[in-house]
Amino acid sequence: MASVLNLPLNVGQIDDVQELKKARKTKIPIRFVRDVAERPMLATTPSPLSSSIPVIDFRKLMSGNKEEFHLEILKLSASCEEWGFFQVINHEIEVDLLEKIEKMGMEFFMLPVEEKQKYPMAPGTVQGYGQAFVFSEDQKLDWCNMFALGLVPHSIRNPKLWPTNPPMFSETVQTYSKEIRKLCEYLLRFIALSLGLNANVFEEMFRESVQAIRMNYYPACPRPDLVLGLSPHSDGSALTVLQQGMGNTVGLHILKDGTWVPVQPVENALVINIGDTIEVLTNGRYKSSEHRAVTHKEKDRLSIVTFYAPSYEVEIGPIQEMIDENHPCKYRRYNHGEYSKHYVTSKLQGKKALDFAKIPPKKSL
Ligand SMILES: O=C(O)CCC(=O)C(=O)O
Ligand SMILES: [Fe+2]
Repeated sequence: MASVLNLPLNVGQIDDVQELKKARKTKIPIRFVRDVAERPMLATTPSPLSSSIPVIDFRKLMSGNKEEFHLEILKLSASCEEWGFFQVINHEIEVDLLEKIEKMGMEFFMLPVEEKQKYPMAPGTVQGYGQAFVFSEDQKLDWCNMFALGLVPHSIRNPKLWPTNPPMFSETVQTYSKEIRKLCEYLLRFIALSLGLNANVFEEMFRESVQAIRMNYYPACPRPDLVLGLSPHSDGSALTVLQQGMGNTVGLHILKDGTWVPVQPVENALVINIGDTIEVLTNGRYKSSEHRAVTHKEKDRLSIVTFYAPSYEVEIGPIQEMIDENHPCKYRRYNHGEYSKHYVTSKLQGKKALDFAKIPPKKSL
């Protein structure tokens, strides 16, 4: 796929981090070494906040018990307002399937680099194997190998990037993605209800939602204090579903009230986060939180991430019900396809991408 930027990009040399690990060099190439202010402060003791990341019980949302449902909806609403993140348990996706996609992801990343490079992510694009969001040769790199595929609508698929090896990889991605799509549809209904809106509001607005999958592989790094696995960012999606490898170390950090909070993996849970699109639609009531990934000195980590977003044709802007005297409109209206293009052609830089949509607050006289 050609770069959406339509410019020749000089991204310089992008070392494959798994190959760097194999070479067992203790010195980290300078392009991966972060400026002091960006380096992760890796706590040696667990953060007291890490246990407080909300856990939503999907079974309670699906149950016919009104009281249980109501309490869980309130919890969902508080999670989206205060964290922009929650972990969902009892999500009805078979554990076997979660294990299978993880196995496929691991097998893929364990292939020889020449095999993985048969599916190259061209500079300035976001599908295939490589590193996304790199646009210049002086940009710092993440300690991560990515493999990403567009799934829905069919028109965003690039069949040349669908691996034939491991043999069951592509089939598993399909099965997994159908299940995750159902979960996203349900969650958006519950999110709508938690805002006092009609359950179908997002589904109707989004038309045929765009769905993509990205697997991030973070090899162990001899100096996790100097590098980042994934630069701080918020997601451009409506919703993101993140599966952390079973038994993996803590790698995901969420920025909450100015502090990076590590997300302790909960067995068989999926991590959900609000993307920029829901932030805009709710006029900022539900926020897309900035997050990042860090690496570990001895252990590799895999994450499997699904991005779910409106169709590119859809016009986005705060929903009328979210605007009133006390909540003036904070975002302009725009075409989601344009935002998506803007997002994938900018380097990951906290919540900067969302400036695209922000209406500057009126200066008081
Ligand atoms: O690997 C992680 O935990 C974070 C991944 C992520 O934020 C992303 O792929 O957008
Ligand atoms: Fe993310």
